[in-house]
Amino acid sequence: MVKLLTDTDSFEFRDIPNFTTSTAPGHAGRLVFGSLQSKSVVLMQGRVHMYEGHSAKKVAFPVRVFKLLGVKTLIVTNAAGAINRTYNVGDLMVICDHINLVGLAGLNPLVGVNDSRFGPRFLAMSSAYDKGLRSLGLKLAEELGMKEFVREGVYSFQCGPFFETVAESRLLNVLGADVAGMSTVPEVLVARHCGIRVFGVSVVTNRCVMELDSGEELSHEDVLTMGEKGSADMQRLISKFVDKID
Ligand SMILES: O=P(O)(O)O[C@@H]1C[C@H](O)[C@@H](CO)O1
Ligand SMILES: Nc1nc2[nH]cnc2c(=O)[nH]1
Repeated sequence: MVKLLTDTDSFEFRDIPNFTTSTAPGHAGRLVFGSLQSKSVVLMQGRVHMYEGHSAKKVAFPVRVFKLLGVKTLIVTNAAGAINRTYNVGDLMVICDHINLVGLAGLNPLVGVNDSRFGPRFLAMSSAYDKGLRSLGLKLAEELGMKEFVREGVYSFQCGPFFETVAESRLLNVLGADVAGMSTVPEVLVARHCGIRVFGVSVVTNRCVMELDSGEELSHEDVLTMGEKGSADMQRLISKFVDKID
């Protein structure tokens, strides 16, 4: 994605106060400012995850910096495994909602004293992913000829770093998840808390294993390979999306 930006200026996460360097392979750890479709953007090249040992607050901290920079829209992307059996590897999924098992249990960035300079103590999350932005994303996917493989669904956040057991994947299916991932949701909570609107897209890098003794085993290498393949479609969609949003 960063290659599509012009007039760039970048900063290593490690050089920015209170940012944390990513240890996950495939996550560079760089903040890049620039222009995309004549719009000013700031792009996180990589992110940190709770499974790296960071608190939800630490993971979501950059979003508060974005708020102070004047960011109005947060576009979140991630790699995820398909729980929904109609999804295929390489599909994109516009996120319409999420399940935050980690956060519901108390590990979320809004726990603790509320900083009312950013937002309220109690936060409605019933329309977390902006309806107008979702409709625009799906319309643009159709215009780009991507309708066949762009879905809309529910992202379930698990801490990781392990991929789900068969019973866990089946549980997520019963709960209504379409895909499972290890990121994104802490950042979305902090964005909604401070009034930033959110658009999210997952790239389906694998199908979660839902048959016991099937012999299938997931690996991060497969996720990286398939993520790289899906990223061309993701970039086309996001680029067009940035062009069209106000
Ligand atoms: O940062 P995301 O959620 O895109 O990365 C996913 C989750 C893990 O970091 C990794 C699993 O292989 O990919
Ligand atoms: N939790 C989870 N995260 C992923 N990220 C990419 N694939 C997966 C997956 O199958 N499960």
